[in-house]
Parts: sequence; structure tokens; C-alpha cells
Amino acid sequence: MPRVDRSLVQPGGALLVIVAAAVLVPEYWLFLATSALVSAIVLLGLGVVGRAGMNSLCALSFAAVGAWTVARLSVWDVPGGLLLWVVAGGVAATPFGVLIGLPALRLRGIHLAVVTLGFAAASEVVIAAVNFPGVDTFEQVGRPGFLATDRQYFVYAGLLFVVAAFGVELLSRTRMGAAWRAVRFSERATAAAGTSVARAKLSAFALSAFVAGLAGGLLAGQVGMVTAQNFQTIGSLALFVVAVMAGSEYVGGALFGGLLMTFVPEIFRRLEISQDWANILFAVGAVQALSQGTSISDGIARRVRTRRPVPEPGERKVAAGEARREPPSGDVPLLKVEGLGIRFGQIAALKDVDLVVPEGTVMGLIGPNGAGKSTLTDALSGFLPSATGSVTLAGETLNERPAHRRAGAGLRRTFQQDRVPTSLTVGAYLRFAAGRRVERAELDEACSFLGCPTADRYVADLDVGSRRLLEVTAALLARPKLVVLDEPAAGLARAESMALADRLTEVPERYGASVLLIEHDLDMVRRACATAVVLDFGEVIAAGPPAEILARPEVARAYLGDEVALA
Ligand SMILES: Nc1ncnc2c1ncn2[C@@H]1O[C@H](COP(=O)(O)OP(=O)(O)OP(=O)(O)O)[C@@H](O)[C@H]1O
Repeated sequence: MPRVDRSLVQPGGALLVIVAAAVLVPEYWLFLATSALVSAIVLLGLGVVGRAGMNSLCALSFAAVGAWTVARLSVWDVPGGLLLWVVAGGVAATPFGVLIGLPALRLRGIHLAVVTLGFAAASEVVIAAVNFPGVDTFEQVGRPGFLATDRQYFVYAGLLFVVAAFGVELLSRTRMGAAWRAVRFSERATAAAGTSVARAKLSAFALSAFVAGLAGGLLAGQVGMVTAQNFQTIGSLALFVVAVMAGSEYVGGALFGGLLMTFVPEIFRRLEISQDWANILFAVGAVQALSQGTSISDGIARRVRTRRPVPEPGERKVAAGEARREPPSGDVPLLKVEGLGIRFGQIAALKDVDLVVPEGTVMGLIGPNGAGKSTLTDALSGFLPSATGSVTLAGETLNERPAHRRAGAGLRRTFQQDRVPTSLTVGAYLRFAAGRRVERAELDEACSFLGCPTADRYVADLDVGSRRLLEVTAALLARPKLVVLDEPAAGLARAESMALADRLTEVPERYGASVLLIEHDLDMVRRACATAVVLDFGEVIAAGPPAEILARPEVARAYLGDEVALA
């Protein structure tokens, strides 16, 4: 059977449901179903910010901008008609998304939610004051003849939903979409992969606003005349709650959420129960989803995934190289660190550190716990802007550059803690981190070289050791000048650590990158590195070939303490 592009599956399924409804459902219900599609499109937009781990409580404010634009263009009778006006509504809402995204650059979680809620409340007041175009003169939004009936309008709404869903799915499979997921998992790892966290967040808000703007325009065309009543803050809150419960990051979840938002209150109305109970029901559902950490769609997706055949678990094998080679050495400086200092309050974590990593080499960085190794990695990769001293890479000074620019300049790093977004596949993460077009053959080759699991595995299914290898592979696929590996062998068996050490000796020649290897496993450092630097209490206490420096008494003392070293 031919392989169907996964981005087509969910929108394709939604298209089938909509076509079936257009044929089978009576016209009265189709008006309500169109309302459900309007909500579903807004929910798709909420799914975009949700993918990036942000909360937006002002979705209807963006929709209001779209509706206002359509009403204005209709009153002016701008050529192009409703189909074009709706798109213009989306475009008009986009800058508002960027505007609201700006606080998201500094705020997270509840703080960001409060800001978006404030925007929703403020925009409600503004909308009520300025009124929608055409309301005072009782002018309805003009609909073209081919969208005159409710059935025709439902088909249009359905197609708009499918196109929006397809667009969102397609974008979420690009590097930008991977950046949204990466930001949600770890902003630091996103920056370390060379992606601007600000751009990822702003693009998510902009797209979310565009999609909500489309929905607002669609609503204006459906009801003919919108008012401030259609865009109340409580409506935005209800949409957020349903997004959490249904899981609007999934096309099916957005569609299901839209149906809930429209038909549950309608059923309550018919049963002569207050429609407010619908919101209470949604809130209970959202609390349930939050307490379990999964939406309804997440639960279904997880079940579908566990039914798929899982590749052999034993595939993570760092294969030993054909022939063990000597660690590569060199004397042309690549990374030059001079007088690097970092203070955390009273603690001087790094004191005037000088360091040179030569081109084409694997250099070790060792030292006891708390010596300052991770602090040095953070300072080199741009996560500690308060660092003093200078860092140059291949003659370029990196001092003033933020983390993603340093990655762009060719300095990549991995993390001691797990920082790989679990919602991606191995292939999607590698392509995202590589930051360039990588053919499947190159991807597979790099994976098999470093023992990283195959491209179609989900990161969520990998153990700690495999995730480390994935991070190393990702960093190398970016073709950096220097890669700083922070304990890459954590979680690997001893034979695998040794095989990884052998592989690292091949990296300079194979990938054109030098390696700065931070490891507690001294055997691995001996095996992979021509030279090593020892840090203790934030100072360089020794540098040279590993066997030689490890024999020095001051190094033994740093590792083992005075008494043992003197014994
Ligand atoms: N954010 C921070 N705030 C305050 N002190 C910190 C911070 N990060 C590190 N330190 C301190 O700086 C010193 C160096 O820590 P660092 O984590 O760099 O050591 P390390 O050599 O990487 O240790 P390990 O091998 O355990 O990872 C330690 O004294 C640590 O307590």
C-alpha cells in the first residue's frame, strides 16, 4: 500500500466527516454544525500555541479582529467578496498575535495566561465601544450566491476548516513546528539547537491569531451581523478549557471540541437546563485532563501508538569502529577562552579560566562534582550573559552573542539533563537540530555511526542512554565547528561508553568538528582524548595528555581528597 503523508491523515478524515454531514444532516442542524466549525477553527489556533507550551485566553479577541475586518470590507463592498475578506480577516488578526506574543518572551505559565486574559477583557471593552461596521445601518455581511443556503455555507466552513487544519499540520512538520515543540520541552535546548526562542513563540502566536481571525470572518459571514456579544471573554475562557480537555493540538481534537462547544449547550437548552452548566461540565473535563496530564486526544493517540509494532529494543548499539585509532591531536587553536569568570552570588563558579581547544581534536574536560564543568559549558554556549572574559571560535568573538547565535556560529552543545522533546520522532528532532536539509540516507548513516535509534522511533519511547546519543547525533548533524558534550555516556553500558569514545575519535575527520568532552568516566576520556583539562573549584589545575595529568598529585587530590591522595 502506498505510504500516505501523515499530515494528510487527520485533515483527510475531517474532510470525510464534513462531506458525510453535508449530505446526510438536515439543514437546521447544519447551521449549528457551521458554528461548531467556527469554534473548531479557533481551537486549531489554540492548538498551535499549546504545541509551544503557552496558554492563550484571548482567542476570541483575535476572532473579533477577523470579524471586524470582514464586516468593514463588506460595508465598503471591497472587490473579491467574502472568500477574500475572510483571508483578510486572518491577516488583520496576525499582528495582534505578535503583539500578544511579546510578553510571552518573558512570561510563562500562569503569568502569561493572566496577560492574555487581560487582553481579552480589554478588547471586549474596546469592541463594545467601537461597535462592528454595518451594525448601526443594519447592513448584513454580503455572501456570494453560491454560499446562499446554510448547506452551502456549511460546506464552505468545512473546507476552510480542512484547509486550515492541513496548513497547521504541514507547518507543524517543518523546522518551525519542531521549534514550537522544542520550546515547550526546553527553551535552553531550543536555543542551543540554533533556534531563536523568541521567533518560535512569536510565530506560534501569529499563526494562532491568523487562524482565529479566519474563524471570526467565517462567523461574520454566517450570522451576517456580529456584535461584541459574540466575542466575550467568557467565550475565550470556555474555548481554552475545551482545548485543554479535547486536545486541540490534534485536528480530531479541535473538531470534537468544536462540536462539544456548540451541541452540548444546545442539548441543555432543549432539556430546559441552563446553558451555564455546559461550561461547568467543560471545566470538570479540563480539570480531569490536567490532573491526568493528558487530553482526550492524547489518550487516543497514545493507544494508537502502542498498537504500532515497536522496533527491536536492542537497536541502540554503539558499534565498535573497524579499527581503534589514536585520539586525534592538533595545534591550531579553534576555541580560545581567556579570563572566563562566573559568580553565583558569593560563589565564584569559574575563576579566570584560560582554555584552548585545537582544531581537529577531541579534548577532555574533567574535574570533581561542583568543579564548574557545566557552568563552563553554559558560559561557552551563551546561557550565562554575566560571564566575564572572552570566548572566540575560529577567530570570531562570541561574547555578545545569545545562545542561538553561538550555535549558528558553529558552537553546539548537549545537556547533562534530558532536553529532547518527547513529542517528536528521532528523525524530526534530528532535522530540527541540524537546521539544514538532511537527506534520509545521511540521517540513517549518522544514526548508525553513533548507535542512535532509527528515525521513525518516538523520542518518548527511548531510554536515557539513547536520548543522549540522539543529542550527540543531532549536534553533529548541524555540522558545527565545535561540539561540547556534557556527559554523553550517562545511561550507557560500559562497552557502549568505550565504543562511543572510539567513535568520538573519528568525529573531527568525519564531521569536521572538534569535540570538548566533559566526562566523569576517566577511562572514556583516556580513550577518546589526546589532551584534557582539569577543573577544580572553578580553576584550571592541570592540562595535558590524560595519562600524564591523571598521574599528578594535585589532580588525585582534587578527585580523592587530601588524605587519600597522600596515602
Ligand atoms: N545556578 C546556580 N546558582 C548558584 N550556584 C550554582 C549555580 N549553578 C552552579 N552553581 C555552583 O557553581 C559551582 C559549579 O557547579 P557546576 O554545576 O558547574 O559543577 P560541575 O563540575 O558541572 O559538577 P557536576 O560534575 O556535578 O555536574 C558549584 O559550587 C555549584 O553549586
